[in-house]
Amino acid sequence: MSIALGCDHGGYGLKLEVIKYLEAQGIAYKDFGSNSLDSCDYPEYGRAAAEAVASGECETGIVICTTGIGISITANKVKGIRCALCSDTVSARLTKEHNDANMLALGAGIVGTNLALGIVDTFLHTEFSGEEKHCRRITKIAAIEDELLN
Ligand SMILES: O=C(CO)[C@H](O)[C@H](O)COP(=O)(O)O
Repeated sequence: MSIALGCDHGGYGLKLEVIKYLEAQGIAYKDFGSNSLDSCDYPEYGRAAAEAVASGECETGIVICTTGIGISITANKVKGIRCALCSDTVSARLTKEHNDANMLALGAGIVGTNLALGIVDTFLHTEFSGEEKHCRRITKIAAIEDELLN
């Protein structure tokens, strides 16, 4: 498993904690920046991480900004991306089981480090249920992308 990481200045500190967690778990990652606390624009980094997931270069992605909102909106603009903004572990589990989310967004100003790492751990260790109804709904999301976005 290889994880695409992306953040802005607001998510940089939490990204370092996520990297520590991934390294402790022996999980590979590719960091698409940003790499400092200097003010920057989250769409650049959210897009880079999302494109790595959409292309298959990385299996999944974790993106972080202050609220998690802007970078999740950005990631979800990339075709094939289902990026879930989670602030609790129940949502992290259910978005894998039901939505087969392929990216997780976190708000560094919303969740503390321990909760954020619990969300990451849950997200990475939960599988899609594969239930027919969930497959059908995900297929409908893809059909909307095909029909409306180009
Ligand atoms: O959460 C975010 C987007 O949803 C950004 O991290 C936030 O807007 C950055 O703001 P500022 O430039 O004032 O630090």
